[in-house]
Amino acid sequence: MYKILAGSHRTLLLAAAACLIGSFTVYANVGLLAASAWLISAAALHPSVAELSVAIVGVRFFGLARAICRYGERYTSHDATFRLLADIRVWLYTRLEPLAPANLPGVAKGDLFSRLVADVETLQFFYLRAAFPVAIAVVVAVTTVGLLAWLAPWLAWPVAGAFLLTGCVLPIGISRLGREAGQGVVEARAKLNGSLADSLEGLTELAALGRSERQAACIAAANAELTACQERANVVASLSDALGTLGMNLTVIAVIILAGPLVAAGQLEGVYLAVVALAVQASFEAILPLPAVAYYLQESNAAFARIAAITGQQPAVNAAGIPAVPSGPLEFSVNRLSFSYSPDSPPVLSNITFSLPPGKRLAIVGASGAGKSTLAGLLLRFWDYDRGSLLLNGRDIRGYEPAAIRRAVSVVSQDTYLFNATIRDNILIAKPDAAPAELNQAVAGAMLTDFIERLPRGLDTLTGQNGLAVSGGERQRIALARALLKPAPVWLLDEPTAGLDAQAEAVVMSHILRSAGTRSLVLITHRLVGLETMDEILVLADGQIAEQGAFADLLKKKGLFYQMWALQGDLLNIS
Ligand SMILES: Nc1ncnc2c1ncn2[C@@H]1O[C@H](COP(=O)(O)OP(=O)(O)OP(=O)(O)O)[C@@H](O)[C@H]1O
Repeated sequence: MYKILAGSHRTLLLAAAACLIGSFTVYANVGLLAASAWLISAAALHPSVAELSVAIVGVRFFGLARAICRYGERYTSHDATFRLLADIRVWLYTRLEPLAPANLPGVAKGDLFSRLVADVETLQFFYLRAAFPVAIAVVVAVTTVGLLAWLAPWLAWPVAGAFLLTGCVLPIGISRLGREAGQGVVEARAKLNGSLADSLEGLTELAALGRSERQAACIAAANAELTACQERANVVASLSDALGTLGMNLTVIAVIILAGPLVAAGQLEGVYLAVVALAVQASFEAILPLPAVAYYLQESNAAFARIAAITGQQPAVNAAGIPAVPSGPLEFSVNRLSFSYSPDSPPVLSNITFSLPPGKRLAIVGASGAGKSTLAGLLLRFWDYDRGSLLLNGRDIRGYEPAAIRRAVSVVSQDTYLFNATIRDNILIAKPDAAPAELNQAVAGAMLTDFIERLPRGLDTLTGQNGLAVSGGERQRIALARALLKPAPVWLLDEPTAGLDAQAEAVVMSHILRSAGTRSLVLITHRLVGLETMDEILVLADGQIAEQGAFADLLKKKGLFYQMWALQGDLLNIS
């Protein structure tokens, strides 16, 4: 994390350039005020215009140089910062990916967005309002005091003391005062973002349940909390500004008081009194941002801690392993497999044994909560099993990189996500270079052809955020088309016909079975439709295999599967 915060060589070079140009900006200000002070003081003595011309040129030069340097400093410092933020966002996403889905259920989606967007954004204060100002202040303070020690030693120590007081002691005080405010702003902002994201996601449910007003009140409360924190933070920021300016003005007064006797004694020319006072005042331009640095450090620290809390997590599965599964047919062998989601919870699966050689069609059925999707998650290495064995082509599945396994398996999950893109793009995610004929075949296989032909924009119709612009059944069929398109030797379909009417379900199922060809198929389903053609059916109950066998054998047994089948038949007849 610290490495990514430091940035690449290019951003470090940009940052160094920003600090250098920032220091030149302050020097240009010192030069401008010193030359102006000399010009005004000297002009009061009515010298010839020729005597003033050098100072006039100096004023012009420093005025222009200051404007150009300020622009350059702002440009390079923001460029370096935004490049760093972009790197941090990409890095954060790559750290998040291996955590899904096992590590993320405990983190609300809105909170995750807040960490990815608002917290990363807050880190810009670390660079723009803390790191760069401190670096510029150090460069300017050291060179100014060094120059004074050479030119006017009587001034060096008082100015160094003033710099230390305003640039170090005051920020420490402000940091104590602003600690809670900085953290409070970050936390309150995350809370507000979380409840806004939650409300937007659940807009329909809130309206249907008549809870919109209550949710609006929650958002208003989170907003009020953020405003209160920001007000406290503003008080601290204003106080730090005021005290910084006070420190600067007191230093200028002290310089005039110290220089007065020197002028009276003839050791310092009168015209230089204003020059010295204004030059010291101008050099404070580098010191004045320092009191606020402490506050911004606290805010960015809080954001940093929230990001580190996520990125510091160990993925549930070790991502190391062979980066590719063998091309060609795959075989899963599961033997006495047991798994629980956490060490202190009871096993969700116990003693599961089955095999999935190439081309086998396996159905997994069972009541809700029996452990069907968990078993699918273990085959995809979302989690690692506890006991027993799970082999892929004879090798422990834990020896493969999780991404390699997922590339080899085509999945329809229960909670399919559709991106806010066209139907075409949502399907082509599975195989971006698919030929139009392949795409049409997948569309037909998922029984989407009629639906798409009725749409004025056909495949180019937008599905909306998470498929909100299509029905639940259509969304599931788009997901199925996506899975059918993916060139993978294993199909793992978790409720692929959810949301379809009985007739459509029968057609889609028969197409799936036909087009599976030589691929292995794992079909997880509640609806016992089309199971006659499956090679084996696992009937799960409370995480264990209650029955296992072919459709006809299970019916003959008149056990749990027969009861489920009979009950479903009765229900279908009634309906
Ligand atoms: N991420 C998780 N953390 C802890 N427990 C979980 C998690 N996911 C599922 N469970 C629990 O594991 C058990 C099995 O869940 P699973 O989703 O595998 O059942 P299922 O048979 O697929 O159910 P359904 O048919 O309703 O989808 C349930 O008791 C569930 O509450």
